[in-house]
Amino acid sequence: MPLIARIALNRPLRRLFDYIIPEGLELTPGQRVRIPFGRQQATGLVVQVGVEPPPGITLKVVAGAMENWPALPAETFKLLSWASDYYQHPLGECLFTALPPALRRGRIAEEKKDQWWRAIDSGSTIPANAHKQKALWDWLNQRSNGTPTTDILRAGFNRAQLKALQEKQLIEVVSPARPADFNEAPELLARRPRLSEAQTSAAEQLATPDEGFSAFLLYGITGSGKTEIYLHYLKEHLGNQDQALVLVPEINLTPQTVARFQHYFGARIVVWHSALNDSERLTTWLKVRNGEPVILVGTRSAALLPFTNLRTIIVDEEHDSSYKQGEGFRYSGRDLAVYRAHLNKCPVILGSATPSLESVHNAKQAKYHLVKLEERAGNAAPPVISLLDIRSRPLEGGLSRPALNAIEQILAKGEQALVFVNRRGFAPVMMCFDCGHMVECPRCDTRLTYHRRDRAMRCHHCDYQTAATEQCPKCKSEAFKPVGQGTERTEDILATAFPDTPVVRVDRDSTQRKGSIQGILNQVNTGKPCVLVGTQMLAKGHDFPNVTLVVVVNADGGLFSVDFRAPEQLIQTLLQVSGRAGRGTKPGKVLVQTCHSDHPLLKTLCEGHYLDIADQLLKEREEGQFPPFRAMAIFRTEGDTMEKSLQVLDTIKPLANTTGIETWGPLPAMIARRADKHRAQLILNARNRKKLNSLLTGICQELDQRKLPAGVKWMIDVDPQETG
Ligand SMILES: Nc1ncnc2c1ncn2[C@@H]1O[C@H](COP(=O)(O)OP(=O)(O)OP(=O)(O)O)[C@@H](O)[C@H]1O
Ligand SMILES: [Zn+2]
Repeated sequence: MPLIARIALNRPLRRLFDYIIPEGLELTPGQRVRIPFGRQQATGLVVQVGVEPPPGITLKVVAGAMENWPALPAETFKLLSWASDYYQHPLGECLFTALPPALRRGRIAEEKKDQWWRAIDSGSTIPANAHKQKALWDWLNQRSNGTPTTDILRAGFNRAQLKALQEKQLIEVVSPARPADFNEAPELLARRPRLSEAQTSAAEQLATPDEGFSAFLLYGITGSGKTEIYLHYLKEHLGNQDQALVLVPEINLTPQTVARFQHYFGARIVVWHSALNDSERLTTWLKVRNGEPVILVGTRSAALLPFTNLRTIIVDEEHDSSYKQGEGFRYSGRDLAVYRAHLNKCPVILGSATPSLESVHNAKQAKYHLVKLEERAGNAAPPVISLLDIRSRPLEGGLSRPALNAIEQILAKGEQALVFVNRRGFAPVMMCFDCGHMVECPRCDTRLTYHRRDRAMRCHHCDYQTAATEQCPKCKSEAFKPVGQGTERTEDILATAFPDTPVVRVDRDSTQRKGSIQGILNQVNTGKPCVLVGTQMLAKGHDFPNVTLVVVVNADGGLFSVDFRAPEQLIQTLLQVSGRAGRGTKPGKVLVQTCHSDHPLLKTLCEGHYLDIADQLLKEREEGQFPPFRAMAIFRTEGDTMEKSLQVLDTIKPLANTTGIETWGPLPAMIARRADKHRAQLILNARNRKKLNSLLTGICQELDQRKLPAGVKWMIDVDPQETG
């Protein structure tokens, strides 16, 4: 009897494929193989070896193993299999998510060595009309240690120019420069602060890697020095051969965080995020897989990497919604990190000033150990938050007179201000004051945002864009005006109000170019007076010591939303953005503009005790029977008509109802039409997670066998972040 292997492919199929293992070939789960598939060859991952072959089917034979070691070692394999079941996503796609793109495509698992180049000779024999070659030679000539090809290509030069210079013997290949070893740099060691008493006491409550699995919720108010605790912890407890994983919500926005880790650990720090190219990904992936003692700082998908000697996991800003993947395999990087620590028998530290209600709940249930850090590091005091009622106050670009006065005062003292607006662009809508027409997206049920800098109107949901007009497109009236606030408009008002002070805008539009965020941060870090205006981006993890005033232009967006997570997210954003004030030696002040200054949620915000607010919100969740007191999943459909989208969900509903699991819907989604797709949803809300999971498995099997109306897609979102 031949031995059979069960193999997963990188396809959205809820099934695996059986193949005969040829004589002499040894396979283990997690190993990459080449197999004949249809008329082609495909790359597969072994799931199981020695299965019973299904009767009556002639099986094909595995063509060969790609490596003689499993690309996904046992622990990673187990993690992903668990995730496939938990999130109800096809196993093949889950497993392949943990491979770098090059290996998914079937390339060999070997680092392609980047060639390094250096300029030689005088450059005088470059033909006068070969400007690009001359520019490349000059550029290389300034970098005496040599430069890797990837950097050269990224700087806008091409291989033909390199080749031309090489042929003229104007450049040569050199051996790569070794990354500087910061570990030993004495001046950097001297700059490391000693932990305060409060920090030390928090750090001492954390278990060491030798003590096995345990989960910690490090609740530390903004600016309390959580990052410093992570650094000390790793320095203290991580062995020379050990690997560690540090998850962060976004790397590109907070380059200082990575820089701080590099100051402590030098070349041991490697990064993982979406802006890496394929060969950088492969190189880092191989380091992790080969068990090199890296400290990997990465975004969500880093939780899936094939570590072989992982001894500590840290999840910074654990409440951040970007840990949840929004499409395809909808996993939570934070939750997988916790499960991974459990599989791996190592500690996991979840840090935040505004922990998710899920984590607070887990701490109350004693699943997580709660460690509190309730004072700011250094000499900084927590900011003082106050509400500014703007009912019947005239506003300029969304800003009230008292807010503008407050900005003026701190600028006069040589300090910096931060103004938070929750929408990019100039204004969220253009409206005709004669006929009432508002410009909508032709593809979505949304309005177009006016972007004045680019003279465009854009849809923030599907990227549709059209030129802005001076007149109403419907009645041609001139009374066609922007309504509401966006960052561009507030920036203009601030620039007019404070003509001698730089106003710096930070949003997705202003930071699109590579390195632009660094330029902005550099300007702020000079400490000279300036006004920062921006979106959520500014709320995240930045440390600007000279910002002493934060103004929130409008806090009311999340107060009356139908999404059960909206109040939690509103409070988190407001406290995080407030936390940017007064981090240095001078005290910080926060002004929150609102039309609902008597709203209980905003009132408690001013007291600033997040855990008390979380308690209150958890009570509401319990009363409303929402997560974390229930297990929730959403079936979503997208179709060419709403009728079809609802119809598919209608057939699911009775399946759920027979099990006693509560269903809400089916209903059209909040934005019912997006990019010309009609979207509907059915929410399942269960007391028992196991029961929910087996119901979902049953429904998926059923749907896979059924013929669905053409043009409808369905997907499952377990533990959804958005329920609109
Ligand atoms: N023990 C210490 N002594 C002096 N300064 C410190 C100490 N610990 C941290 N700091 C400084 O305090 C500031 C805030 O620290 P850190 O960024 O670690 O806080 P955090 O809790 O991670 O902040 P947040 O959650 O608000 O982003 C930083 O400038 C940091 O260098
Ligand atoms: Zn649109």
